[in-house]
Amino acid sequence: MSVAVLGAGAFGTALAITIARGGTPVTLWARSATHAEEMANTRQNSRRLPGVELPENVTVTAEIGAMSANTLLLAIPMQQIAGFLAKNGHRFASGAIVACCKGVDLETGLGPTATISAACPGAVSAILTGPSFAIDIARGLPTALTLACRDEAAARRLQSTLSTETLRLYRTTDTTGAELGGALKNVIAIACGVTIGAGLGESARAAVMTRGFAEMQRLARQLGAQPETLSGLSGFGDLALTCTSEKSRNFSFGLALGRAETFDAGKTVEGAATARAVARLARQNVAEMPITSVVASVLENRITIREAVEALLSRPLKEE
Ligand SMILES: NC(=O)C1=CN([C@@H]2O[C@H](COP(=O)(O)OP(=O)(O)OC[C@H]3O[C@@H](n4cnc5c(N)ncnc54)[C@H](OP(=O)(O)O)[C@@H]3O)[C@@H](O)[C@H]2O)C=CC1
Ligand SMILES: O=C(CO)COP(=O)(O)O
Repeated sequence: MSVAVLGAGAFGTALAITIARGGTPVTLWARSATHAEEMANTRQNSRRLPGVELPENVTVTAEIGAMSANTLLLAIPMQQIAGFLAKNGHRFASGAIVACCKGVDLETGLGPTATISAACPGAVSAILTGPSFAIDIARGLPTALTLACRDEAAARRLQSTLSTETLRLYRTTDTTGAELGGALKNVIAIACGVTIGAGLGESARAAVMTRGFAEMQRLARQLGAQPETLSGLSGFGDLALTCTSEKSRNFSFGLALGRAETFDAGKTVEGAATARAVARLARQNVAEMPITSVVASVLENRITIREAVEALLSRPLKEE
């Protein structure tokens, strides 16, 4: 089994490192030739994941034509995937493509695996998601993630290929649940960041997390996900990590918003686009998503944070 990682960001690099440490050679592709050369020379990805050495069996390249492995990890941000595959998908007509991203495409409303299948119908599409910070994986700290693939046999194969001594993968065929959990928790993490940043307190954060989880489950159920997937690593697990740590870019982005501070626009904050994509579903009455809807409205400058809080607190009283 050969493994290649498309995208030399923090997550792609961390996955390349841990899989290579397990003994499987990995090719890591960066879109910039300068970046690839820098990594090959210094044996570090100082731009995206500084401080961790690339094992010898990681080959870095900017040649997309060199990416011929039968297991491809696609580790670029969600909103870039459709465009990337429209240009390069013909190269990956067969084999398995594992999405390593979290979100919903703003234009199509599709998640990662459906976006892959639309561009590469002959490939097996899967998703690797769940609670992990790239730096923790790269440092070899224990982490557990969900590998979701509709094809049970392929799911087993990918689980075994991609698990390492420190990265433990659980498998499921519920791709809908796994990818919705990963996408939606980022929006709730932004809301939690705003809550703390605006000084509303930890009790309020717990309320946002819990009611956020309720709306994640509501939408997922409506779209055909299994409830237990949402209670697992890719849903509840990732929600717990992302809503409580300043290492999360989504949480930190919300924190800055709540404090009326600026945030580095170069950082990947998947929840911002996802909030807008999912709020659209809420407007179409697919499911009631009050927290996601106010996050989208705040991000689109349609309401202030104060108005968002008022809108949530003045909703009709109801059963839990
Ligand atoms: N970081 C983390 O802890 C975790 C991240 N994830 C998920 O992984 C995904 C990627 O995030 P992460 O690695 O952190 O992000 P980063 O911001 O660290 O890196 C993104 C990478 O994608 C590349 N890229 C962006 N657009 C394109 C494109 N159009 N074509 C090719 N390459 C492109 C960037 O290239 P360049 O460097 O040239 O800009 C960069 O290498 C996200 O969906 C995130 O939610 C999941 C779990 C943990
Ligand atoms: O998805 C993550 C943790 O599981 C990483 O979170 P951020 O993208 O918010 O940094």
